[in-house]
Amino acid sequence: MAFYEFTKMHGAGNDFIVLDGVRQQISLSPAQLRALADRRFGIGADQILLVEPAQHGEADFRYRIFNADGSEVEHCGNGARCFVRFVHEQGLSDRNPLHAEIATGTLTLTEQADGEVTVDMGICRFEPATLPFDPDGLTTRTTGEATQWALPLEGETEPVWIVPVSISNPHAVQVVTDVDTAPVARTGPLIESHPRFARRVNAGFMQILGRHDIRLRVYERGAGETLACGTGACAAAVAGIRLGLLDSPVRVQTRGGDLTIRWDGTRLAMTGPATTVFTGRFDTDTLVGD
Ligand SMILES: N[C@H](CCC[C@H](N)C(=O)O)C(=O)O
Repeated sequence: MAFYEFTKMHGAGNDFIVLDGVRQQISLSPAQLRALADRRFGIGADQILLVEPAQHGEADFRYRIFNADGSEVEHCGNGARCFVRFVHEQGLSDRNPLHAEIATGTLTLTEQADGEVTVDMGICRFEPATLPFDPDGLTTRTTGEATQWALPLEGETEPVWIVPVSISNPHAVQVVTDVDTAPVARTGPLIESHPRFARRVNAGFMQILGRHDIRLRVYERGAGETLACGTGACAAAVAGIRLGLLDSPVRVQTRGGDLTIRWDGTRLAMTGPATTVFTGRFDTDTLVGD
């Protein structure tokens, strides 16, 4: 038997199992991660966040992210806000701002007096190769500073016009007239696993409300539609600014709550909530593997 303590948290309804890999040695297989994230046979979560000692000097801790399908990924914006709340609540550190090491660099995380958390989200890139995305032979159009590609989908009569954005993790953002009627359930999976995206992709559906306001739904890579996606909110805001439709700051209304994104063309920052729901412990022997 191996018992592990966990904390259940969410950032605007995007929910997480958070594990302390500093005071307990944790090693979980993809099958065990899938079992933990299962909403019937396990605890249930969109992602699992693992806090570990930093591997490089300048960060305070290492921050690892696993999707509900067990895949390890590069970044999670809502999770970063919960990560810093977890570190402070667990007494792992009282530093504020805190520096978190992710696969592609170091994030600066600041808990604010009002309880919200601001995350320096790192860099965003637009070159298809950074996702990676293979645009070869696809029709393109340029709007403002942004290039959109017409992505054909299996069984769909019309292609979807996507803006590829890397927030260390890959996003394909499209503009829709109404997020409530957008075919997220039907086309989200087709985009997520589209063969043009070698490491799959998060599919964003953005409705423009005004120069500083959008509504957003995201069909996440490795998790399906979530109530909010932090990196997805960043990708949508940046895509909208480059399309000439938005100006920073952008309020992103998601089904789980609101996020604020600031982008000056280089520095990308996100502010939003982080909530602790409950704590517990699980025994890996009781996890029903697939
Ligand atoms: N599904 C994402 C990781 C989680 C991102 C999301 N939950 C966020 O808040 O940024 C991916 O595979 O890249």
